[in-house]
Amino acid sequence: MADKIKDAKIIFVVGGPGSGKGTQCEKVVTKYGYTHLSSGDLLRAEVASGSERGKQLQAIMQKGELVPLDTVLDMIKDAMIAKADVSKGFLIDGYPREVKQGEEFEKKIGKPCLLLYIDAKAETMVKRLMKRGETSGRADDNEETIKKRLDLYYKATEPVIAFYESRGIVKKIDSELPVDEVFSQVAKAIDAL
Ligand SMILES: Nc1ncnc2c1ncn2[C@@H]1O[C@H](COP(=O)(O)OP(=O)(O)O)[C@@H](O)[C@H]1O
Ligand SMILES: Nc1ncnc2c1ncn2[C@H]1C[C@H](O)[C@@H](COP(=O)(O)OP(=O)(O)O)O1
Ligand SMILES: [Mg+2]
Repeated sequence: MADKIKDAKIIFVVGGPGSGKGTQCEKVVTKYGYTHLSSGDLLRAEVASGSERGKQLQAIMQKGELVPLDTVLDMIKDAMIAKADVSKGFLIDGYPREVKQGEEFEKKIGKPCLLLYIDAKAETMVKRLMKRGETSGRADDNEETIKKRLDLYYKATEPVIAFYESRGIVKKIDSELPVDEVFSQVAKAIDAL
């Protein structure tokens, strides 16, 4: 399977909750035709299916915690295989959330050529998530869970950025700006590949 996708570009999209990962990925899909795989969306689809596994995942996500690594990696891998023949690039959004996830991904799937680090201030992320929570229906877009997700982001996910910085593939994107201005930075990074 790793063979099948070996020619496709793999881009990790990393940033705090509410930093704008999903928003930017949608725009990349429109402009570049890449395949967008959000670990959170894949997990929410499993929850929506009503399966026993979905129920367990829902309980974890509602608390703002990370689901087990194998579960999320298997889901991403299956989704990549399903698109392998038609995809020239993959946006892996919301993964890796800890260094170990990155290491396992590389063992089982392949190496990323770029990490887009979507950077916004904590205050900005909270504000955006509270606003998103008015309409998202997401069980984790509430004040208490947002705080836990932010804490976990700084503790577990920020080290991911340092890990890939040493490899020289990190592009830091200033996500405090309006969506289109954020996207011009993203597009520049992708055009340089
Ligand atoms: N550059 C931006 N400026 C203002 N609001 C933004 C910007 N990027 C995203 N948002 C808003 O912030 C919220 C979170 O964005 P989203 O893309 O869902 O983030 P993530 O996937 O990183 O959690 C959404 O409601 C989105 O519309
Ligand atoms: N790579 C991953 N490993 C473990 N849990 C994950 C995960 N990606 C998502 N989750 C779980 C825990 C998250 O708090 C929840 C929502 O994730 P998300 O939709 O990516 O959030 P956001 O886009 O707001 O950053 O799903
Ligand atoms: Mg998202």
